[in-house]
Amino acid sequence: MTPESIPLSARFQIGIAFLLIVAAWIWHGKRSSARLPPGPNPLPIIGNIGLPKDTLSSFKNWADQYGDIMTLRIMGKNILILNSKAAADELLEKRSSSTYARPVYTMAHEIVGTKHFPSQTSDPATHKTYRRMLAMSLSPRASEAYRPTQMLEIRKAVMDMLNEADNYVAAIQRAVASIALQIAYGYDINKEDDGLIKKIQRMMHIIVEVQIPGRFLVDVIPALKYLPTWIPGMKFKRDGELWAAQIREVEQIPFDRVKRDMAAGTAKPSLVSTLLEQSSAVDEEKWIKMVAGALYNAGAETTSAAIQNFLAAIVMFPDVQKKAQRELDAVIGRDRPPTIEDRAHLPYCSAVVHETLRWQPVTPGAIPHVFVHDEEFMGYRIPKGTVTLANVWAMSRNATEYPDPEIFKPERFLEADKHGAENVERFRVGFGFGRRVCPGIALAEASLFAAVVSILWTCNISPPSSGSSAKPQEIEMRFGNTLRIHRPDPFPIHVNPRFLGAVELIRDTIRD
Ligand code: HEM
Repeated sequence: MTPESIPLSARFQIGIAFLLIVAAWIWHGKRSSARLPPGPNPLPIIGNIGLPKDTLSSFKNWADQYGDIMTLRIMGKNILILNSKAAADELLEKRSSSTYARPVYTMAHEIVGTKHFPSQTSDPATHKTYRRMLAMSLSPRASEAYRPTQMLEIRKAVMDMLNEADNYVAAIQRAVASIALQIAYGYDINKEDDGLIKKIQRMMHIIVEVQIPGRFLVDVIPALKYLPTWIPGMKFKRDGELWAAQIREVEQIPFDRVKRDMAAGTAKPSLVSTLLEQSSAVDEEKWIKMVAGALYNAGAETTSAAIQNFLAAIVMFPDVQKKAQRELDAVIGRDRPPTIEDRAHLPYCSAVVHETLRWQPVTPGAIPHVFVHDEEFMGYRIPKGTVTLANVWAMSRNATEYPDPEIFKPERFLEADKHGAENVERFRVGFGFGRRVCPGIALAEASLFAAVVSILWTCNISPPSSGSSAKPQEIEMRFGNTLRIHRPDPFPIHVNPRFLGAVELIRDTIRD
């Protein structure tokens, strides 16, 4: 049939119907976005297709251009970006009951099954149960019990760095994974075969991959999840189901072992054993298993990235190393290595921790939330279902709050009079907001502090010398420019004992 063969009246009706559909589409588009704040110009229909390659620089420039809030429109979805701490405090903290939920990712949540993770669930009752367990086991008070484990593993990493500077990233990752596993399950990875560690590392890689926006078509067309796995193009579903099984296995193996050891009376104290002892309901077991998994899912990559960012700062700003070492010599001396208990007496080293988290925030876009109710804010109407992201990167580079933001300057967290007590405490926004604020802050900051003081008390860190000359190499430090876990590309370092006897003293504490 050619267009000419269609009767004129029918052609007229089709034309009217087409015009009505276009008008409805334009009206709907206007209605759904007219009340949201402006943002970078989207393309017609598809909006801002994806994030630009230089995401972080764009997020900073957009914040300068659009102010407190702006909208990105990606593949037909509005994303409200909160550029200022004030906007994030108001919407994510004060109105947390409207913004506590997480957006749904079909691949990650439904096919791979991560929607049950404490960091991903949007079910209010489940989330409340998780938060109760997390608060019980990770509060600042509860976290004090983990300090000996943190010190021991970080000191082992320092020894590894001294022995093999080229492998410092692996040493840090191993220490942080070991801390998470010992706290969660009493699992000592030095004594066990490392099969489980390899599986966990694979699982963490999968979890990161499946959450990359736009990586899987099924996140754009969710109905694809209903197609059978045998038809062409459905590899993502077959992979997803396999990954889901691998994740379940990694959660189950160490959990079952704790239960077995508890039954035999040989279990080492751990988060799982404590929660199992305290829980009265059998169906709580499945939540406890997930909470234990969160320690390495949410805690390991983030903490090791923060330690790598600290090392980058030390190499780029050598004066900071000298100042911290002067404080360590004055307060601790050289007869014993520092511990986490010394934190209150080491204000400069504590400020290095906070400045590390500000200078290169580990999660520059935090983790997205979604509105579960309509909200009015700054004259705009934000509809239920809108995804929102805190622009932590721009907040960390707010020159009014943090003058010369690209400079690593721990002193800014010591200047109480200038910025007020809240700022002195920490770069708080780096850990998120409201009901979803990171429950691992105490643990993360203690691990980072342990790394700062142990590395700087024992070693001098410098760029390696170039060739045969004693001159240090020029290192071009490169950081990721995406919203994913933010850390430097591996860079070479030289690790030297700082004084005679330092290594022996550290080694003795490990042996004890
Ligand atoms: C430097 C290290 C860390 C950073 C920068 C960090 C940052 C964050 C951020 C930005 C969020 C999202 C908050 C929000 O949605 O508003 C979060 C959530 C979370 N973090 Fe951390 N985190 C770190 C370490 C840890 C550690 C060590 C643990 C566990 C021991 C942990 C466990 C969690 C969990 C379970 C959530 C999900 C909370 C929820 O959705 O209710 N994190 N973290």
